[in-house]
Amino acid sequence: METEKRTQTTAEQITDRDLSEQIKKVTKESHVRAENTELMLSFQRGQVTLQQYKLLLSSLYEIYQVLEEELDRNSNHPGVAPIYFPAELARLEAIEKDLEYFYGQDWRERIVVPAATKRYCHRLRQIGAENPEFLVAHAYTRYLGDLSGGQVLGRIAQKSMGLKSSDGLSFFAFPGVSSPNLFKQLYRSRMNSVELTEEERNGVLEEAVRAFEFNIQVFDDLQKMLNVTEIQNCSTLSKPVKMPQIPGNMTKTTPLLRMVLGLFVALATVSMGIYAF
Ligand code: HEM
Repeated sequence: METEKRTQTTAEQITDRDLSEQIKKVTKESHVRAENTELMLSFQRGQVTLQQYKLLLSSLYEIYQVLEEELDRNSNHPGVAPIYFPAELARLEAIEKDLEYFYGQDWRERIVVPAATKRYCHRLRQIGAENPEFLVAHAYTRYLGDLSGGQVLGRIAQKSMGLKSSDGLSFFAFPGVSSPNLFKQLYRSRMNSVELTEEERNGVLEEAVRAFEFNIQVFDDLQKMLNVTEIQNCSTLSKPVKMPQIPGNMTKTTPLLRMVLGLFVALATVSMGIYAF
């Protein structure tokens, strides 16, 4: 007979055979690593810059575009239908609004994303086509994260960037969710209602760890992009100059950025030459 530890919560019975508990357990360590990425630490310290936030939003745009497209396409799949909540959770339109606010009407031509974002999107498309039952792992990682720490991060971001209103912060707002905690309980119970074979369950758990890993890689790549840009803003050359490294894995969506980056490298090289002289 199965021995299941039961834990009473306010609105639901949770067992350690429940997907929601298992997924939380297996991603616990990854969550700590995600929280401790440089980008997330900037948020938590109230030091997030407009540039960091704009780059993050640009990557989130690409990620949610694919995630939500695959959820929509597979909305009748038995592994997706119970956790399909587009009216409550969909983020794409909110992100588009924020990007237009920060970059202007031609934001689609101006946003740049690192290669890690492309890899993340590629994986989402792949499982959307081959294993739609794994989509729950990605939906959980992003949406429940946004409904949890994301709420605090929104307020911190507003303060750090000195934004007077909520313009540019639609990403953090869930108008269709009146109580994030209650909604998370509902979402967990829906996750637990998904019928999975043992093999599929293990696949979902592995995919959840992978989903966190993709996010960590995106944050790290974004930070590398920012570090390259910061060199341009160095007004003093009193310290030894580190040559700017353009990450080889960076993917640009605009030729303009490629040109600007080329210019940074050239400028820094010339500056070093003058300094050495
Ligand atoms: C500044 C960084 C972050 C902070 C401060 C933070 C904080 C939190 C907090 C306080 C919770 C609620 C824990 C609970 O209810 O037991 C939570 C849950 C969660 N977070 Fe984060 N988080 C951060 C980053 C992330 C990132 C980057 C992801 C994923 C990409 C993520 C995914 C999740 C998920 C999926 C949950 C739901 C856990 C569950 O109830 O099963 N978080 N986070």
